[in-house]
Amino acid sequence: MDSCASLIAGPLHRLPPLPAATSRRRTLAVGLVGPGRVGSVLLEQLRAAQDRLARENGLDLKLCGVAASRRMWLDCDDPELNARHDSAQTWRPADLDQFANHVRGDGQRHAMLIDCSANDAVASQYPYWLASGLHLVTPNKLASSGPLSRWQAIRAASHHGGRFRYEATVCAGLPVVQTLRDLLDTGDQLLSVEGMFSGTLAWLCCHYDGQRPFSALVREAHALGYTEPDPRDDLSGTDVARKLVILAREAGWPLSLHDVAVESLVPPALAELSLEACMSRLDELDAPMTEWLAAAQSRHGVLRHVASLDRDGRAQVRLQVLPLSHPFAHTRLTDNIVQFRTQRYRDNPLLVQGPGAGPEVTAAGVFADLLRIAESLEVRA
Ligand SMILES: NC(=O)C1=CN([C@@H]2O[C@H](COP(=O)(O)OP(=O)(O)OC[C@H]3O[C@@H](n4cnc5c(N)ncnc54)[C@H](O)[C@@H]3O)[C@@H](O)[C@H]2O)C=CC1
Ligand SMILES: N[C@@H](CC=O)C(=O)O
Repeated sequence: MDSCASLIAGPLHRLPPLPAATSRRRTLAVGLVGPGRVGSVLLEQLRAAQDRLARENGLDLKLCGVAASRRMWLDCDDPELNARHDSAQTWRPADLDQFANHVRGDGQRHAMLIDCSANDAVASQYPYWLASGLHLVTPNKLASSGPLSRWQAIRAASHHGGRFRYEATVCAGLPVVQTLRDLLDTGDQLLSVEGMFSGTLAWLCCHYDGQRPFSALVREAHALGYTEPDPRDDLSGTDVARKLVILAREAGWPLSLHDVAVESLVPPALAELSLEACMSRLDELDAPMTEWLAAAQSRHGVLRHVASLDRDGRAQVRLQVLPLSHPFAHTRLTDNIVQFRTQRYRDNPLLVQGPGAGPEVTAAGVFADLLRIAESLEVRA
């Protein structure tokens, strides 16, 4: 008894890692597009893990380039190149074709691009990148929820060329796309999905109690890295509609954005402005949101941003007043909830819940996708 107690009393010591099998050593060249909030944290996570992955997983990550919207840095982690420039990282005007070619190298090595932008022109490159054998991971929702024909071209290219993963496009680091994939691949059938898919709106609904204006909270959510680069994508429901489209397509349903009924929180006067002008007039959100809050308080309920999708193609996104007894009423901070109803989980749905926005959790979701692809790569000399 005593010896058991002493065994469990202190902090657990980590088991020694198994040495990486030398026969499993792989090198993966990586180029990052979009070093913004998620992209920069991802670079930090990759750099912090580089030695451990080489030692314990036999994976040599070669971070060989970063492309922003106007500039790109090539070989920024290549000591030889950096040495020629007094350790300064060199940059040149951004050119995505050049960047992709640089990361691909001679085509003999495994190479991956990570798109952490929110840019449609970058998403348009996916079919070509994949067809050329580059692997691709991304939290950018524009490819998977954009024009169906482009999505089909991306899927086709990924069947014959590089591998493509996009887990972080839905609920950031939560295992949502993979969970659905596993259900479908094991023969289950999706009936419907319901939940809260916006980390930003979850956070806003939890914090908005009338003490501070809604617009001030939106600014804070933006500064915390929860919102899209343009917060109107969150407030209009478009970002959540994209996530529904991604899940629907994963299930083989040909949904597009225009099929989703969305109730926007963005007043028409703000919708047409430049991002800068909109941010300076955010207080125009306050009056309508005061009314929403009063409605929730008068019904002793809470505000929640809820979305649903079913196999008949009905898809909707809207703010609602929910009673305190509702399962979605007691979420915290940026919590997302995804409730899958399937043939197997018909009476009691399968739930995925947890933080659904923020650079750290999103970057970790992208990183996990990178590792899944890396695990599946064959060893190359
Ligand atoms: N912030 C979050 O919690 C989550 C974000 N995402 C997605 O992650 C992506 C990145 O989000 P954030 O880092 O928050 O945005 P951000 O605005 O901070 O970063 C985007 C970066 O992409 C760069 N960029 C824009 N156009 C480019 C181009 N043509 N070529 C190269 N770079 C370009 C921008 O300069 C910026 O550095 C977005 O697609 C977003 O939807 C997904 C899940 C959660
Ligand atoms: N802006 C998004 C980020 C994740 O997709 C959200 O708030 O959910």
